[in-house]
Amino acid sequence: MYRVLISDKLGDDAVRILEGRNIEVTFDPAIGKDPARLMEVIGDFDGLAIRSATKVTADVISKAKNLKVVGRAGIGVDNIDIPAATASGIAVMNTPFGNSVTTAEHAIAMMFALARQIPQANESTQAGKWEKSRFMGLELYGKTLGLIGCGNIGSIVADRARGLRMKVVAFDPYLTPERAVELGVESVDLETLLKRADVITLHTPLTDGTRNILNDEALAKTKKGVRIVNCARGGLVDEDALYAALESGQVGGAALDVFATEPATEHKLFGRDDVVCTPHLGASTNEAQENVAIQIAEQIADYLLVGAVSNALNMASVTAEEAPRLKPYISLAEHLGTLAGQVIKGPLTGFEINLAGKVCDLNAAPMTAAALAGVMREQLEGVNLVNAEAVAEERGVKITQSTTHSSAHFDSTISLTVKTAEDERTYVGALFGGEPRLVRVGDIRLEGSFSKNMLLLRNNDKPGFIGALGNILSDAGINIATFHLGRGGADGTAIALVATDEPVSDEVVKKILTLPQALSAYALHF
Ligand SMILES: NC(=O)c1ccc[n+]([C@@H]2O[C@H](COP(=O)([O-])OP(=O)(O)OC[C@H]3O[C@@H](n4cnc5c(N)ncnc54)[C@H](O)[C@@H]3O)[C@@H](O)[C@H]2O)c1
Ligand SMILES: O=C(O)[C@H](O)COP(=O)(O)O
Repeated sequence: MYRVLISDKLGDDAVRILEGRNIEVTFDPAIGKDPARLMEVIGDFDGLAIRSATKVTADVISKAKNLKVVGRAGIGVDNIDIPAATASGIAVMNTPFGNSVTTAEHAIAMMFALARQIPQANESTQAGKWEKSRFMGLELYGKTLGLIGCGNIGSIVADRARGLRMKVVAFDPYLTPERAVELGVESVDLETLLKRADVITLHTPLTDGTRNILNDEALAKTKKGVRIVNCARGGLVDEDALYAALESGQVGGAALDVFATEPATEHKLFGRDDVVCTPHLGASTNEAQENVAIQIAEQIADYLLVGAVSNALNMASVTAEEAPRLKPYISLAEHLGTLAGQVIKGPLTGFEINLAGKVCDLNAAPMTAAALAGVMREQLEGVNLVNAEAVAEERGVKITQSTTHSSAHFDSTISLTVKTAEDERTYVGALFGGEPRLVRVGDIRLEGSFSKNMLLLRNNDKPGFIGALGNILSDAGINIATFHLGRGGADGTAIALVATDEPVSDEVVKKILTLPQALSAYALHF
């Protein structure tokens, strides 16, 4: 039974869905706030469901020996060390749309709060002061809103702002002209946005490219008195620079839902009349929390139970519908890779995978990843479907994928060619009754299933080899389970694929290689 830890406050639906799918759940939001405790317990879990409080650091991942998936019930994944997760073969998923409307609404609410000083006016009124002349606001109608980041949330903010009859200018390097027209926003560079915006709102992830995007220099280029709204991530706005700009009046006010360090319980920006703060509430509505809890629970369960992958940051998607159809082909690809990995000597330099026949209609990425993982696992520990391509790329392996829509003798085949500095080998496999079969080695056709212990032999196609091989195995107390032969190699060689009940030792392999017909012999395990 799989075990999932929910270490942040998540909607009850998450527990209901996971338990309903026969997954054992530990729901303890205190763990997310206690890194030492998280490190202590994480080794017991196959899945981890989090929000922003849990920090999934490289240290946590190093202790997560059974962890297969981290599911972020929300959007931002800057609290997860994705390279470390990938290196450990852990899938990382989020729910990219579940809280976007809610967060966009919070940004609009913060813009109004700032424009009309609602929190300050509320406090003063409830204190019995009736300070009507103190709170002179800013009308948003006709003003220019500058969006930094125009993805899911930015687009919704743009739509709502246009409803308020604001002009919207957006800076987003990935915003296409067509999309800008569709959204009714003017796509501009950052300088132009800073110069023209009356209100700036940020909606980008926190990355090396966006960190401190509003720094001293940028703030100096804004319209005097500009209002700034940040409902994306602390760290996008340099907080010291913002403080100085508020002091000087360059910035007229700031509404912040997020902070460089969270929880932010003390801050130099607190207690100011020109600053409105909320404690990272962007996604905090019942609707958004229900959405993200349901989505992440289903994604985690689908991944663990069916192999379906949705919204993963570090691997290709596989739908729940295609997962059962893909599974046997993934297994075939992995078997071919495992075979190739045990035969090649020296580091892998090139990897080619060809899908032929009906298998072409399926998602190729997981098969490529499985075959690559199979090959590299024989040389490197811990390579799996999640990290195989990253590991291969890191090592400069040239990966080539191709498809051929017809397959000569089979419904579908997967062909794998692996290259090293010295060697190039091709193995072709097909499914038979849903089980992987090896159907070609180089240019020699055969038909053999994979089993735990095997021998792959190449020999000159001359009499006496099979008998002598049988004698060597029998002398070593090894029982032959199945024996598949292929012949007709251009060089007059033949192939034998032998399944044995016992593993074949190096010593026995050496003896086989003393036979005059023997050209190569590999003891394989699957
Ligand atoms: N306050 C909250 O509770 C809350 C809730 C949800 C999301 N968020 C934050 O909001 C962010 C945005 O969410 P989203 O769903 O819109 O993400 P998204 O990926 O749909 O959009 C992000 C946009 O930022 C753009 N971008 C990337 N680098 C940029 C750069 N250097 N300059 C300008 N634009 C750049 C991207 O092209 C993309 O269009 C998330 O990353 C998350 O950190 C916060
Ligand atoms: O990125 C997100 O989805 C938001 O920052 C929400 O974070 P939370 O789930 O901790 O509220």
